[in-house]
Amino acid sequence: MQTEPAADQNRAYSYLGPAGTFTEAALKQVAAAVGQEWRSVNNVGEALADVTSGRSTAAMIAIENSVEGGVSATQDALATVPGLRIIGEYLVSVNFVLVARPGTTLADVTTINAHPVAYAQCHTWLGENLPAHAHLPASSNVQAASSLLDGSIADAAIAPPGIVDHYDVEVLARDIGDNRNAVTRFVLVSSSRVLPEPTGADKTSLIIELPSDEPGALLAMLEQFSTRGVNLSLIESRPIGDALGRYRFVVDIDGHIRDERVADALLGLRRFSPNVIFLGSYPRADLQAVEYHAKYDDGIFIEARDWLRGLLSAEPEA
Ligand SMILES: O=C(O)C(=O)Cc1ccccc1
Repeated sequence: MQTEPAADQNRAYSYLGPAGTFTEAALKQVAAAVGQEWRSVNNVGEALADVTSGRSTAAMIAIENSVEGGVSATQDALATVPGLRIIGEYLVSVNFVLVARPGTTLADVTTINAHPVAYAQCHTWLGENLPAHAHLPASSNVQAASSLLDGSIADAAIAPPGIVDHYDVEVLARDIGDNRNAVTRFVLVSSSRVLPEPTGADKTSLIIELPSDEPGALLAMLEQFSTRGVNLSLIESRPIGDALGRYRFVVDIDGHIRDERVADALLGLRRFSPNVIFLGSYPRADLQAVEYHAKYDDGIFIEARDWLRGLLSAEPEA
């Protein structure tokens, strides 16, 4: 069981703010965060620094979205900041509105302030309706809208639909995202070494480097999973950055590190990869029970280990 924190322990939660962001909507799903201090920060690096310094107990960060794939700033931060663990995942439906200062019309818009991840998801609408616009990057969706009222040179901003509850801006267009059903996946990151208990509906996140210049290394990595009946739900590559052609793989697998088949796959990975980062095992947001073939059941691995132990144990004296 996860132990309850001491009453005086810092229980602050960091999130990409200000209030009204999709990240805040993800944090609202965390029961343990209710009634605690919430720290609004400007970027993923700041959120993770709050966790590593102990200023916050956990941080909510966007990791993947259904339109654009992995959030590279998050993947790279998790690969390089040591001592972090994902302890939960949360899904938020995302759709976007274009907002402006009251009185602005669509014809007035030449510069758009938007978070890069939001901007990338509104590509089609912007191409069709404002083909000559310039993009001014913002630190968050809400920051983009709030800065319109705070001296920004932008004419409009891409923001969550609820923005009008927080700021005096006018909606110029609704539902401007490329996909109406777009979903963003957020993860709650902590520095605690306490693993969330297995639930039977768990996910494990890893970052894996391949040995360089080894033919078939990618296949060898995938074999670690396939030979143990472990399903992958995400695989993406990110450049390591020190030379061309060097990549690390961001991988999500079904199951918990306490599942024998997952633990065995990790041992296999560790033997061949120069660097395996275990980012955590945590309950899946969709609560879908993990399915796997009975031949990869815990008992089969345990029986095989016991068999080996038996072979190695000394024969009783005759
Ligand atoms: O949380 C927010 O609102 C952000 O600005 C980050 C973001 C951007 C696009 C989709 C999901 C989260």
